[in-house]
Amino acid sequence: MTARPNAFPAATILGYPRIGPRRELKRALESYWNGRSTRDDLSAAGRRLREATWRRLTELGLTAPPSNTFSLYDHVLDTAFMLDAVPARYRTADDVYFAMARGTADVAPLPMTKWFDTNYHYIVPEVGPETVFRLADDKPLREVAEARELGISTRPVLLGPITFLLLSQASAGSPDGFTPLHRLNDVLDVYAELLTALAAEGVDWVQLDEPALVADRSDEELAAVRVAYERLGGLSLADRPRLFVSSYFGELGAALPVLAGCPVEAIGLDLDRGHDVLARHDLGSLAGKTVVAGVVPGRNVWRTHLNGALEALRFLRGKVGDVTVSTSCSLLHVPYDLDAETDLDPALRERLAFADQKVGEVVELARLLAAAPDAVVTAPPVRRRPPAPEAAPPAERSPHAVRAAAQAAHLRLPPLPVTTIGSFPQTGDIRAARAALAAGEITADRYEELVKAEIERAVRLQERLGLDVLVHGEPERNDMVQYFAEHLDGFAITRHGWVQSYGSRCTRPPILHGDVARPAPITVGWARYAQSLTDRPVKGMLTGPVTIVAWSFVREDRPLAAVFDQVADAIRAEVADLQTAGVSIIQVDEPALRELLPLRRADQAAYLSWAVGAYRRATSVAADRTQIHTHLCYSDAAEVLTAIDALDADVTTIESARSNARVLDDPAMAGFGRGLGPGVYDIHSPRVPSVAEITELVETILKVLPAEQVWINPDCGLKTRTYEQVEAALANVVTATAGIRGREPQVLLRSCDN
Ligand SMILES: CN1c2c(nc(N)[nH]c2=O)NC[C@@H]1CNc1ccc(C(=O)N[C@@H](CCC(=O)N[C@@H](CCC(=O)N[C@@H](CCC(=O)O)C(=O)O)C(=O)O)C(=O)O)cc1
Ligand SMILES: N[C@@H](CCS)C(=O)O
Ligand SMILES: [Zn+2]
Repeated sequence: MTARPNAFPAATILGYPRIGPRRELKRALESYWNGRSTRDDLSAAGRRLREATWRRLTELGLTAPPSNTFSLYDHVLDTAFMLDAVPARYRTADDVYFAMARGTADVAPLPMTKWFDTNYHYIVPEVGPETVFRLADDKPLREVAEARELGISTRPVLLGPITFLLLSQASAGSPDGFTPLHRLNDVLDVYAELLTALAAEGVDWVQLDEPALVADRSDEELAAVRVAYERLGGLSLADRPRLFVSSYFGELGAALPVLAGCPVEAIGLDLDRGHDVLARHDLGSLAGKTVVAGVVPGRNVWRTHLNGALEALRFLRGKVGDVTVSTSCSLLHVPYDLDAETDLDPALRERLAFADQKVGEVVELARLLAAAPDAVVTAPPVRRRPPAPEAAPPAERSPHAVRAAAQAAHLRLPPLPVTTIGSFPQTGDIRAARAALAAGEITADRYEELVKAEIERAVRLQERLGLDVLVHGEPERNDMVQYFAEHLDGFAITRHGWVQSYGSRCTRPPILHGDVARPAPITVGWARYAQSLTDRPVKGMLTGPVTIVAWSFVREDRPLAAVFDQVADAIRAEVADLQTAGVSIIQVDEPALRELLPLRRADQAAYLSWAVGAYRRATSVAADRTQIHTHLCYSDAAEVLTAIDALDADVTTIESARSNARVLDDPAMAGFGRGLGPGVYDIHSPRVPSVAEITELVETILKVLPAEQVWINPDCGLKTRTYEQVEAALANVVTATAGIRGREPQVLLRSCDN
């Protein structure tokens, strides 16, 4: 590729996976956390991964690959750490960075939540009036120097100051009305210092990621954008690199003219999800800027329609300054390399592109654009999914009160029933057994024996601890989505297609490429076995249609609503079969309901209506006395409370402990009319919560919700914890609940009458 002096490279990507093609970072992290290796070993593993990434990207044809896209845990946490936004309670920890991410024996971690509408989770920084910002870590500079030693010039990627502050939460004790954005000027001081240091290192361009700008933003927030980029762009070019402000996950909308009016040299547009920008906006304001055109989708695994992308690039070229070909967002959300997938059906493979193939597409498009005649393309190309068909209205269940009475008579549960979310620890043994089955080293019968032994272990433990509604523990599942995808028609599974979900945790999103159908029952045998071991009710456990779709790579040649309906029908058949098998409580998890919520308010109602429709389609086959549970694990449930209500589940369990039951602050929570289990145990941390802590959380919950509605449960499944941690934590949950039941006998009476 020809270099353009001081110009942005003709082809680029906004970021790249960092977990390692064989999950090398996962292994290095877990080894360090388990005390089997040192911090230096971990740093060395990081260095090897960065070197491999820069070399690979150079080999694939990028002239100045991005740097600082690597992170030991999360890039938002890196930014907080770099700015020294470290709450005082973590400062004395042995490893401050990981204490913020994972907590210590004494201190809970910072909350973690979804990165926009993806399945990646970031650590939520805490910013208050008391935070003293300073450039406490020079990671972006170190990475530039590290790459330069390899003979590679890079473009450091920073999380932009606006997105950093909008994603932060106000520290406890901040005065009313305070928001982290009020600290913008202080944060800008540090960004300015950093930019100057990067310029002194000889860095030409810096990328500032501002994905928060593709959501609806208030006038005050847009004014903050102007302040930020007038300030940073206002530094002289001797004191700063050229600035590339990237946006992704949608269209910039009202933020586009604001950014265009700021003295930044390049602006990134998501032309996959925000392709309408070409038709809707007067691009004249970008005339003097470089536009980094995100035409290669970074959120799916399908090959790019090169002709359509080239049309969009040529249209843009006629309107703006320089045009650079790019991915629509970081490639963090797709697997590394299709070439590692030797088992995929060749007809499907042909349609796919993973990260490395997408880099190839970007490079190829830049070549085609350079070679394309300068003829003006006047009409912006249109690329859309086919329109959704009218979904048939879901069949209705009886009103909740009728169902609740039937269920109470049938289940006879105590007040404040204690349950878990489904999974018990995925032990090394059970994972090894699954690997051995796949390798043909053990028979299917032997595997079944091992899974049954794990189910029995989980059931016996729950009985011994005194839980009220048991689960089988999900030991037969590699992942709550992948497992179902493996048993449904229409999906393909990869062997190495790992994508980071948070920290060291990864998933292999299935590829939904054909018509979805359920050839045979999936969970009924395990559910029957688990129930045969105990007299207490054991919940049947399914993943809902929205979550299966959200956590898969989904075909784009069919309307999304039609895909949802096919998946919903498959799950509906499973609900019906579980019920016939005598399972009286069936949980249909929808942790991704909130995640898929469109970032723009204008698009949310339509989404919620067909997402809710799909859920109800899957569950409305349940009889009155079958109790339907759902589970959603994010702390901002209040935002979609109406939709959660519309799911019409009898009981909903949600994440709450990790954010100290803040979810209950929303007044709407008090009006939630069905069973609700706000989590009282943060399962993302190895910490075991004490009886006192759990009691306090339950008391907080009981201040907001009537006791007869309340369920006691962890935030989410226990698969990432050890049996030792789980046993101790659940024992404390049961003790705390017993203490509260004992103190409040009226609660007992009310619920028994119910
Ligand atoms: C609940 N969450 C989930 C999300 N997304 C999902 N798709 N699934 C979820 O459960 N999003 C929101 C939340 C939080 N996110 C996660 C994501 C991932 C995990 C997790 O625990 N992941 C595991 C991998 C799970 C898995 O697929 N396991 C397989 C393969 C295991 C493996 O590594 N095998 C070894 C060989 C076997 C051995 O000897 O150990 C190998 O291949 O080398 C399985 O169990 O068979 C992770 O470890 O990252 C949790 C929450
Ligand atoms: N039933 C699943 C839900 C996770 S969101 C589990 O317990 O792991
Ligand atoms: Zn969950």
